[in-house]
Amino acid sequence: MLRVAVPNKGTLSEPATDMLREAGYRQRHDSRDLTVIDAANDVEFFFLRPKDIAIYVGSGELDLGITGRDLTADSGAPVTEQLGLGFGHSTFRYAAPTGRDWKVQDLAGLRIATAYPNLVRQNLADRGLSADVIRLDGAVEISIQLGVADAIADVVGSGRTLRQHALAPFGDVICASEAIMITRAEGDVSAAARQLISRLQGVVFAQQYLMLDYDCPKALLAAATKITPGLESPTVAPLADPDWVAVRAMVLRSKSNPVMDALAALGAKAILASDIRSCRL
Ligand SMILES: Nc1ncnc2c1ncn2[C@@H]1O[C@H](COP(=O)(O)OP(=O)(O)OP(=O)(O)O)[C@@H](O)[C@H]1O
Ligand SMILES: O=P(O)(O)OC[C@H]1O[C@H](OP(=O)(O)OP(=O)(O)O)[C@H](O)[C@@H]1O
Ligand SMILES: [Mg+2]
Repeated sequence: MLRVAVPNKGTLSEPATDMLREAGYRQRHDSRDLTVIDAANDVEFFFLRPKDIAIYVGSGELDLGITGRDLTADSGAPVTEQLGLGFGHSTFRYAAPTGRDWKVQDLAGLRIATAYPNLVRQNLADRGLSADVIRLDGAVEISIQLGVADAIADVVGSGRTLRQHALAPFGDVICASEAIMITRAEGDVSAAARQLISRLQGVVFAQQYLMLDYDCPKALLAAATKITPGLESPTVAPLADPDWVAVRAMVLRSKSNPVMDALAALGAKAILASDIRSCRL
């Protein structure tokens, strides 16, 4: 039976469970459950702290795991990133009190509080800097105010928490993170693990794309298919009116509005966008 780790708490927990459910896997209904067996798919899910997941997968105890790219990097566990899952996007950055133009070099000899000490030590070493790394578990933004640190390195989502504490990020992004699917670095990925990865890939793709359907005068078809080339090539079907055709093509969700504007400006009619639940490309 395939053994898969899923975040049991925190930002990644609910979207990870939702994505697995969308891919057809049985998930827990009670947030206190630590395991769920999906007999139909021959998979056992383990609900673990996201910080611990790379360690379980790296040691070979579990076959697959969903966790953050930043947490994986900090763990130092021997794992391979198989797939970006498109949620839990964040950046990991240095930050310090506003009112001064901070440079990373200014951190030399200072105290830096963080919940990701290995990631920070590695980044300082790469820059040839020596500083005192203070390991905290969370609420890192308050540590400067409380006098245990001069600067922090922490996860930034919207940036709201930093602003609330009169802190500003500086320096290059240390890690651009999102939720990822990991496997053990050593050894082959089993066929069962590959199947779960490909099902999740189908959901990730489906969330990134929309299906566009529209009617188009035959004379404009070449120009319209330039706007919506689809993945391979758009589907073109005849309509009752011999001067018109129906076109169907996948478009990136992020580009869908400008694409629909361009089609309408060209002369396409009845332009419909619909969600895709899952796919295999
Ligand atoms: N505000 C946020 N926006 C996006 N991703 C975030 C945010 N906060 C944490 N993450 C991501 O979630 C993962 C951290 O998992 P963690 O368990 O620490 O979640 P959490 O939400 O901080 O929960 P908790 O602190 O309650 O344990 C990291 O990959 C991190 O990049
Ligand atoms: O940029 P923002 O959108 O404000 O999000 C960033 C905050 O979110 C996370 O904190 P969380 O709520 O998980 O608390 P924690 O610090 O205890 O982990 C992270 O550690 C930051 O503090
Ligand atoms: Mg947190």
